[in-house]
Amino acid sequence: MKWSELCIHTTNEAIEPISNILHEAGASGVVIEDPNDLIKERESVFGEIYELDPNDYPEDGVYIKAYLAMNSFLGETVNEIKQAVNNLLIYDIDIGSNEITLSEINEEEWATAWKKYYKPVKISERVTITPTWEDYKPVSSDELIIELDPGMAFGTGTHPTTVLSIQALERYLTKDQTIIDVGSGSGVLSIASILLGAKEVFAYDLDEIAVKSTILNAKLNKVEDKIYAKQNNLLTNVNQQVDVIVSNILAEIIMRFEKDAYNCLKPGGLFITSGIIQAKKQQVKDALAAAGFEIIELTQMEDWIAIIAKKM
Ligand SMILES: C[S@@+](CC[C@H](N)C(=O)[O-])C[C@H]1O[C@@H](n2cnc3c(N)ncnc32)[C@H](O)[C@@H]1O
Repeated sequence: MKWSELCIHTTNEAIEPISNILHEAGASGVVIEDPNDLIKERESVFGEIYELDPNDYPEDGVYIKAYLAMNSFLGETVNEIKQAVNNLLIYDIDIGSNEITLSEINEEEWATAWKKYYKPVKISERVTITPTWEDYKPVSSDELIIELDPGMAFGTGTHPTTVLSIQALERYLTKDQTIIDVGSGSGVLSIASILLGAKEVFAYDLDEIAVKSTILNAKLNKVEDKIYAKQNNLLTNVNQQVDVIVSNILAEIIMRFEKDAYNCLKPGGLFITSGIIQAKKQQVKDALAAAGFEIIELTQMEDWIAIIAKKM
């Protein structure tokens, strides 16, 4: 696949709103090139310094780079991004020189560009996600490590929606439970479930490549005998009853299968939903309640919400 690298020269103040705009526009990976990083040491736990090239950095302000798949919507997406960034002026956000460049890169360059930034990340109390190419040594004896090769399609496992899902699994999952992961992507939530003590996970994704990615990553983490990955549209024709269903998928999609989720849970079972943008929170809560769930917890990271609901 061909990728486009969109680079915006802006200010520190605009990093967060612009990153949000880029994520919402569907960018795969947003990186910030801030000259302060050239002098800043990485998280002390890892005790290393980023291998950064000063030529990649602006003298003032920051570069925000996003990777967009080259498809027929690209022009439209870029225009929407430009418009949304300009709109930040209405909120008195300084967007600096706001120079925007677009360049084409190939898959290999994308992977290399991305690898530079993708480092081990502590996701929750116990779980750390590390890319396959890092030789990461656990800091404590009860630390659980997920090795991921995110490939091109499914992100790094460190998106707020994934983090919220893993944190909820860590709090609610108990030993030997059976789990369904709807929209398994890289398989990160399935793997986390097994490492946290689940007996088995049924992982479903509509996308054939995601299913392959789940299988590969399960093997990489030596949990392939406990994760059954299959191509499936949400919970269509799934007739089992499990202890926990986890799904990190958009609000609109959650609201397409909340009733099926209810039917696929044992009484008292939990539905951990993530990927819900703040503005859609109430709609999802209402849909879950209408299906018979009791909402037991809401968590938030940045603009993203996770809802933990119990089958009554
Ligand atoms: C945001 S990703 C989450 C990936 C992974 N679970 C995580 O937390 O990082 C959502 C996933 O849902 C899958 N998906 C979207 N619509 C689906 C559907 N109707 N049925 C099954 N999977 C679907 C996508 O292919 C994608 O892999």
